Amino acid sequence: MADTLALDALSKRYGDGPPVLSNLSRSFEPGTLTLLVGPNGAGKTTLLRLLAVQAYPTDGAVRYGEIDVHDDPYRYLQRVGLVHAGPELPEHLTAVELLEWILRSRGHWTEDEGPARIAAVLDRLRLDERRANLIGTYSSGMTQKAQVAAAFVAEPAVVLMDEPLRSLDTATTEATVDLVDEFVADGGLAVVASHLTDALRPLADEVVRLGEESPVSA
Ligand SMILES: Nc1ncnc2c1ncn2[C@@H]1O[C@H](COP(=O)(O)OP(=O)(O)OP(=O)(O)O)[C@@H](O)[C@H]1O
Repeated sequence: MADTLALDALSKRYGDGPPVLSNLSRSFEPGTLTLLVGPNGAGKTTLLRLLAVQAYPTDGAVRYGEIDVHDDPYRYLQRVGLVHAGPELPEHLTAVELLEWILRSRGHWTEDEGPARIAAVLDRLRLDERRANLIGTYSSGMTQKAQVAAAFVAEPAVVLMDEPLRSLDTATTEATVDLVDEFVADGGLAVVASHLTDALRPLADEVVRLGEESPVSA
């Protein structure tokens, strides 16, 4: 079961630049999907990177239950699945090896069930037999399928996804939306930034619009 993820007066600026996020307070609840929208440069990726402990706040904090995620990231990140903004996967692994590594590093690997679990998520996301090839040889859509599979394979409590539908074909877009829908219905907490909102908006419990004077929910 997920805990609440909360922003406590969160602010972020890069160097001497203007604030990207200013004094943002809100919470994301288990069993909900929050869609982050806004124009280019509004701060969607910045907020997701803060939630994923890939960036540090200038002020304020992100809490997962009682944990300040930037002070104590390990237990939190064990429960988080990520789809990054860019292709940040290790190019020298195959998709199958990447998923095995994630399962092992999170204590979810068993010789009996691990391979079937990997096959099931890759089948579902329609990554074909090239799942056994190096990620460095993948097309952008295949890389994205591997990213989505990596986010979900270890039964996360929280998924943070930056443009998860980018480069996906129609069938895989539908498969990904179904996966997210099931995840949230099972009590997962999802925060998703997307310009391709048509497919995801029906799942959204909240839409947070960044890049305006004060963020509003719709
Ligand atoms: N590492 C960085 N150093 C300096 N400025 C940055 C850095 N990363 C982001 N920014 C700036 O922060 C602002 C928000 O960028 P961010 O990538 O969070 O926006 P976004 O809403 O995700 O945009 P897009 O829709 O284009 O992906 C932009 O003005 C950007 O130039």
